[in-house]
Amino acid sequence: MKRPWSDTFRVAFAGIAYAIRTQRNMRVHAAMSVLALLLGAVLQISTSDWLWLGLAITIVISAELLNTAVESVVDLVMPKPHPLAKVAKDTAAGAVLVTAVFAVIVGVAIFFEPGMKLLGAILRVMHG
Ligand SMILES: Nc1ncnc2c1ncn2[C@@H]1O[C@H](COP(=O)(O)OP(=O)(O)OP(=O)(O)O)[C@@H](O)[C@H]1O
Repeated sequence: MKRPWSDTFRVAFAGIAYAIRTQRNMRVHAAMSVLALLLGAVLQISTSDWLWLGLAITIVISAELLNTAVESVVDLVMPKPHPLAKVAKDTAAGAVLVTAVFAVIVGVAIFFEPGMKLLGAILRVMHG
């Protein structure tokens, strides 16, 4: 018998919850994502900027989830040190790094100009 849809979502959310609970990097990425979303709302970024931001957040979180999956499988099948276990974990970590660099570039491209304008406006108000 096929699993009901509710089960599919339940296990997927359980995986996301596990990663947030156990992976410090995942919590950092999640916090940065929430911050970027709030900043996007405050600065009223354009629709295309929302799409770039959404893409950046999606690939970083997905990479981190896959990294957690790779780490878990490696620990399951090869708890002892092994060169291939190292390759698997290091390349998975590399994937997260690549996506995080992309996210930083997207963040700077979207927020630098409006962020500077907002800062200027705040400073002008503070100094009369
Ligand atoms: N079984 C293993 N054999 C060889 N090297 C390993 C093995 N397990 C871990 N390593 C090395 O240690 C590094 C850290 O591994 P670890 O399992 O602590 O992952 P991590 O990247 O620190 O993730 P976490 O966020 O869970 O701390 C790996 O990137 C790899 O270089």
